[in-house]
Amino acid sequence: MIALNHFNQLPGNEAAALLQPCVAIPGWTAALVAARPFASLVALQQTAREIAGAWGRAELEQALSAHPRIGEKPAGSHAALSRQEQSAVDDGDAQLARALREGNARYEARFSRIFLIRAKGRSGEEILHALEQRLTNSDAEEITAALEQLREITLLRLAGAIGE
Ligand SMILES: NC(=O)NC1=NC(=O)NC1=O
Repeated sequence: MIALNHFNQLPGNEAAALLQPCVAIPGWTAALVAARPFASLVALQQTAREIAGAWGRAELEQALSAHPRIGEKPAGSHAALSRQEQSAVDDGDAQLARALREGNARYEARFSRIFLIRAKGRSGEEILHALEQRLTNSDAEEITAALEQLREITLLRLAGAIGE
């Protein structure tokens, strides 16, 4: 976590490196770095959400490369963040783990990409329920739903990276 005024003054490449774990969409990172300096954390979050508002299917698929499946042991560059976000998913519950694996597989068969949800603050059961609900979405509805979850994850990670 670094302070906002420190973030405002970082060289561009260091500021971008700090934002990279928030989401694997370089265009978002570059635009947020270019929008500095921010007068407040609220302004930072507002600008970050506005930039993310332009995301579509292409950005969703770009970002999914950095998100492990729900319930899987995350590996890769954002693993620590994913593990922390998914900490409420009780991986000791074998039945829940199996249901999540089956749900993920059904979702991937239906939408040809992994199921994405803002896991922080959600129990495994809540995630499973959301998965079941979203399986009934049309393709267009599900792109919208998944992008909103991606924005929530991104903004939560941003709030964790830059503070007062
Ligand atoms: N497939 C996922 O939904 N992954 C994730 N959700 C989070 O909140 N963090 C993740 O890595």
